[in-house]
Amino acid sequence: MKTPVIKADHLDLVFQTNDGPVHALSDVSLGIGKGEFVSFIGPSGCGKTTFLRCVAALEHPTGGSLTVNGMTPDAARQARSYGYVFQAAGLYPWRTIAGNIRLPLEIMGFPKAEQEERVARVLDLVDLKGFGRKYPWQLSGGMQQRASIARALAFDADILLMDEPFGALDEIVRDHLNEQLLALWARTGKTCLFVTHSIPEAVYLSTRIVVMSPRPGRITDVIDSPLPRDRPLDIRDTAAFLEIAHRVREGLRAGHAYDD
Ligand SMILES: Nc1ncnc2c1ncn2[C@@H]1O[C@H](COP(=O)(O)OP(=O)(O)OP(=O)(O)O)[C@@H](O)[C@H]1O
Repeated sequence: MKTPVIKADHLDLVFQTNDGPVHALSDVSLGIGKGEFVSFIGPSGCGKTTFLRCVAALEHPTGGSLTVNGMTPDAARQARSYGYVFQAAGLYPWRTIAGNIRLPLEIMGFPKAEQEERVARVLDLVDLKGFGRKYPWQLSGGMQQRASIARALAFDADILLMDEPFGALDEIVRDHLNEQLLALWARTGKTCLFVTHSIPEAVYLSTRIVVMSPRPGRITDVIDSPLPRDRPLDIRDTAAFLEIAHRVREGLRAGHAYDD
C-alpha cells in the first residue's frame, strides 16, 4: 500500500462511565489506502462508530496512534479532510435540499457563485438534479439519504465516513442506493469508510471488509475482496460473493459476536 490515508496503530479507547470503564476499542491496527472502500461490520457495541468518530476527531483514543492524510485527526478535521454521513439524513426541514447542501459551504465561506456551482454538481452526482428546491419532507427516505451524501461531498473532502447510512431503509431502496453509491465511488475515487450490520451490503460494496467483535471492541478479521470493481447487483448470486459472505459470517462467529 502507498502512504495510507488512514493509519491506526494499536489504537485503544476506554470510556470512563458510571458503571466502570468500557473498552470500546482494543489494539486496533489498520491501514486504509487512497480510493479504498472499507466496510466495518460487527454486532452492536463492537466499536464501529467509535472508530469512525476517532478518524473524525470526534473521539480521542486513549492509546496508540492514528493519522488521517498523514496528520493528526484534529488537523485533518481542520483541513476538512472528510465528509460524514449518518444513519439519519439529518437535513434541516426549514431549508430546501439545495439549502441543506449549501450550509457547510456557507459556513466555510465559499463565494456565493461557487456555492451554487458546487450544489448543482453534487446534486447531479447523487441523481437529484431538479430536486434542489424541494424540502426534505417532500423526498423519500432514500432521496433524503442521497441528499445527505451530496452534502458530505460538496466541499471536496477526499474521505467519506458513512455510519449505517442505509440502515433504516427497506431492502429494495437499499439495493438501489448501494448500486448508486458504487457508481459514485467509481466516479469520484473517494476513500470510503462504511459501517454496516449487513453482510451482503458489506460484501457488495467493499474492496476490504473489517470484521469486529465486542468486549473489548477489536478487529477479528480483515478480508480483501477479489470481486471486480464493476459489480452488478446479481454478483450477489455468484460463488465468489457467497464465499466472502461465508468468511465474514465465520469471522463474526469466531468473535462470539452473536452469543448474546
Ligand atoms: N460517549 C460514550 N461514553 C461511554 N461509552 C460509550 C460512548 N460511546 C460509545 N460507548 C460504548 O462503547 C462501545 C462501542 O460503541 P460503538 O457505538 O462504537 O459501537 P458500534 O459497533 O458502532 O455499535 P452499533 O452497531 O450499535 O452502532 C459500546 O459499549 C458503547 O456503549
